[in-house]
Amino acid sequence: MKLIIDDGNIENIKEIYEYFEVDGVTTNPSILAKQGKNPKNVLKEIREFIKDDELHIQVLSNKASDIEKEARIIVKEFGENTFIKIPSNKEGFKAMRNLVKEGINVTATAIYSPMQAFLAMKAGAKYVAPYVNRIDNLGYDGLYTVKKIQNIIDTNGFDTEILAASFKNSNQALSLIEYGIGALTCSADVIRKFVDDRNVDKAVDDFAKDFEKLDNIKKTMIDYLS
Ligand SMILES: O=P(O)(O)OC[C@H]1O[C@](O)(CO)[C@@H](O)[C@@H]1O
Repeated sequence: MKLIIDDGNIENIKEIYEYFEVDGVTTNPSILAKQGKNPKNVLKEIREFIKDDELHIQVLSNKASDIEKEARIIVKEFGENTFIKIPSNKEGFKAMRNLVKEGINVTATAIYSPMQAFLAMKAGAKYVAPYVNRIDNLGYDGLYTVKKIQNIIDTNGFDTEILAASFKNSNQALSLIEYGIGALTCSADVIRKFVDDRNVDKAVDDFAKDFEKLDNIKKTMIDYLS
């Protein structure tokens, strides 16, 4: 199962890469706009840092032919392991089908229902990205929706994987990790909260204090073993 960073801030991305085993970066227009810089430079910096890992970039056009043009230019600029995020609506499905035929990696995004995901799978998308928290906010069940999509993949033998998105807490993520899907994308903030260091630090501190009672000069096992 892949873990992807849903962020456009290079410092956040560097920090998460330093400490955790992650598989790439997703962005969307809102994330890029938040950086307040030319999106090309933001994405270039991310691509240079993550090397050949997955980078997901969303198109802004609405018509299929324009989406296709935009997608080709994005792939040319940011390389092969770039996934073109395309909204899962009628124009989007049309563009997906054509781009997949050209060998372009497609991530079908803005998924709120299993039927959208099914149509994206039929169009050949590599990933479908259901919005867990946004579905919850509508009064539906985001986790149930993702599980239903995974069942569609399994029972029909589609090659598409789920890239579950829009998480606000660890519990939402954990349910899907336990269920087993293709990938999760979470902001640096949500990933940081996967582990609450304060409890761990307290436990580690207590061990060190107990050990010091043995001899307050010798601090680590190296002092005893060398
Ligand atoms: O509800 P949010 O946190 O804006 O999430 C929407 C999500 O969809 C995506 O666009 C799908 O990849 C992510 O970049 C983003 O996390």
